[in-house]
Amino acid sequence: MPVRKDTEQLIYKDLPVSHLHHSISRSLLISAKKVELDTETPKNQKKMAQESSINTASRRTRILNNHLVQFPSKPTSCLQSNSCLSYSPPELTESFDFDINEMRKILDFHNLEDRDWLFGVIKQARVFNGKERGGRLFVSPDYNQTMEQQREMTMKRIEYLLERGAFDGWLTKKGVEAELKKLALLEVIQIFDHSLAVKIGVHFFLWGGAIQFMGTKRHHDKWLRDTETLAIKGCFSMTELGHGSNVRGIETVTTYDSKTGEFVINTPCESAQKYWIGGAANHATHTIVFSQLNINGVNEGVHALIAQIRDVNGNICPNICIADCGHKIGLNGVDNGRIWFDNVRVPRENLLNSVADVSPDGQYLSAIKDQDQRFAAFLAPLTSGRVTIATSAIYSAKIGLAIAIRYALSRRAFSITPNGPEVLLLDYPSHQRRLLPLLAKSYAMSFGGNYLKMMYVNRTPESAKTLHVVSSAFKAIFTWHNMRTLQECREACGGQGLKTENRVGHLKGEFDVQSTFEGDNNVLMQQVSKALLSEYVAAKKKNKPFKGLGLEHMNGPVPVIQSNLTSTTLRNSQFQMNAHCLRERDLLNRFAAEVSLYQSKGESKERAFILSYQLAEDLGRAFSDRAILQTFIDAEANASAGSLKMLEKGEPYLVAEFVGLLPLQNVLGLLRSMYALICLEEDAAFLRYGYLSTDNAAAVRNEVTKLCGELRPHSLALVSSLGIPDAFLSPIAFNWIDANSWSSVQK
Ligand SMILES: Cc1cc2nc3c(=O)[nH]c(=O)nc-3n(C[C@H](O)[C@H](O)[C@H](O)COP(=O)(O)OP(=O)(O)OC[C@H]3O[C@@H](n4cnc5c(N)ncnc54)[C@H](O)[C@@H]3O)c2cc1C
Repeated sequence: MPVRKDTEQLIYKDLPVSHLHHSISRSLLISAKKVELDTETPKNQKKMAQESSINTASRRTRILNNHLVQFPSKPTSCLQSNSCLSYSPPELTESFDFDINEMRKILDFHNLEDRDWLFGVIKQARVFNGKERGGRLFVSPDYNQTMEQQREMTMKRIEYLLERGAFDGWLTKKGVEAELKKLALLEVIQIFDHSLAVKIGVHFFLWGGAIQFMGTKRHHDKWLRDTETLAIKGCFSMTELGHGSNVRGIETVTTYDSKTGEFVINTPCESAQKYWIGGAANHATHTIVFSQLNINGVNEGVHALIAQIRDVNGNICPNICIADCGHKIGLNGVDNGRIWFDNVRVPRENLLNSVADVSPDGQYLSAIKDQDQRFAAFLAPLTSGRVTIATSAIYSAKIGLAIAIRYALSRRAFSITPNGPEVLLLDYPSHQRRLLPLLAKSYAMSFGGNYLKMMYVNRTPESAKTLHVVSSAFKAIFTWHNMRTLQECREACGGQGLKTENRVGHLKGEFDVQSTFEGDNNVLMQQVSKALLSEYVAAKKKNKPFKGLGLEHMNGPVPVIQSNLTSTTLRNSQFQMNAHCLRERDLLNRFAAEVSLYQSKGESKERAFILSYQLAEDLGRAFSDRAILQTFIDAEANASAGSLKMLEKGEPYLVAEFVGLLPLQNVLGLLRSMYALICLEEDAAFLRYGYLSTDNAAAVRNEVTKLCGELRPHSLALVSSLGIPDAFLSPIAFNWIDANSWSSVQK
């Protein structure tokens, strides 16, 4: 039976009445589905899916009326009469035509049990309700808390999770499994609260990651265990007031005193103060300091050292000044601070020396002679940051979409017939057009995120370049997508979207920072285009085929787009890939030509890049869209292969068709087409450079509208597959009338 069996049922127990309604509806759904499956042959179902959305609405109203008879009557209230609106759970009327548990597996991809365990741990902290340690810690955020209270709450939550073993092995266990588990648990934490995830991310991924990647055995032995147990609390001091994206320009200076065997760290001017350092304002005891390393009067470039900034009692160490960054538009559970170093002395061993070292007598030693390569090696810890930010952005978009779509499936506005029922928001084609392409994109980016994570955990020196480019591109594209999605979802929820308790609006403030931290999106996209260009130049120079970064498609013939695109062609994955490859290929050629033209006019290479920024931006997006589409096609193929394997193993009862469900590939195919076509529709480059004729562009637009109508019947199932337990959504996702009732005010 296609009902959701995950952590939901566990969490229902402690949900408010409005949520319980929802859980009851799920059991009713079973009988509702039985009736539907008995009376509707697959042929009929297909026909119904093709009905216009307004017809679908009236069909649903019919079903709704049938089932209202069976639905347990709502608590009566003196404020209610028969003519009043009543909440109807979307589960009563919406179809679950595919197996949502299987879909969730494809989306979440790894460590599902670990995820559910942590959802349960957080849920448990809610149940105790103040009676035990943990108390109301994980009750959804108290929005009236001051910044200081939010920070303390974040720290207590970390301690609570630590006690329950959530961080076991995060820094002391190695290998793919350990890394995937860590990534999965961080995603769960972020679904609950972004501040909590960022504070944990800074400690484990930035501070801990810097020690792991930039340090050597002496650092690992000394710091990793204490970091994992939070005996010490780390932060990561890279950004300065004067330099953020341009890390190479930082002004903090470190010199070496061979008489004492110590490094001396100094903030020479105000613009060199460390700025935005997560954890520095209140809790961090240690930091990684990035500074220019000046040895014997020679600047060896940016290096990183460990410095203690607070003692065990939380007092700020001598020669260190710390100030607060103050209240922010979001993320106030993270204590961002500023740090000044006044000739702070640290032992020579505190230099993170995987790339370069200084001997006791003060000689600079490095196997990497090239400063550029050395610098690149120093930025390695930021890769994990980009990976986690990219994937967490998609979970945030999923929360927004699950809430907005559930709301749109229970909220009605205006009737289109005299005395007729008001129309469900999601039955308005315009509402579908606002939300469903974003849902398809979120699915696509989930597959992209899974691909990125697998590349990250299986990284090798050979894959480092691709990892850098893909993580930069996906981090930028996913975080922009998240902000756009949240804004659309906020508006789609009308006034309710403004209520902080409904999460969507609040998430905007919490996640906004993602577009600029750990690599500003615009700067990252420039790096992507530069990397593509250098690949292009190298291949042309050597007269060799393209190899790497997915540019192999450039070796084949130029794809041709038919002059008259039919619906069948538009939904064909080969056509979709061809269109994406054509754009990327052409933009790369144009970008290379423009840079070269500027250079021929006497501009430097750097300035030629800067002047060609428009093509660089278009190219970065084209690369990302194409790479994401490829991961979608692969995920679809894996879903088919999974079904085939089951059949081969003689387990037809596990294959969707055999239990009256749609194979996942059918729904994935619709989503993939929506993703591919919306990318074509949204990028003016397709018309600007003539990859699509105006007629073909109109055909794309029509197809997007058709796809909206076809995805509409699956919308509840699609958001129920997103791996976000109901308890992590918000009141408007459920019985928003009860949640706002007079009796709820009195409680
Ligand atoms: C909440 C929060 C937490 C943070 N936590 C940490 C932390 O723990 N540790 C840490 O070290 N840092 C941290 N940061 C800093 C963060 O990484 C920087 O803000 C980020 O790197 C951007 O730097 P910036 O703010 O100086 O912006 P800038 O680099 O000054 O950029 C400003 C604008 O200029 C544009 N721009 C910059 N360069 C170019 C260019 N070459 N071409 C075109 N446009 C350009 C950018 O796109 C951007 O829009 C945090 C920041 C915030 C807000």
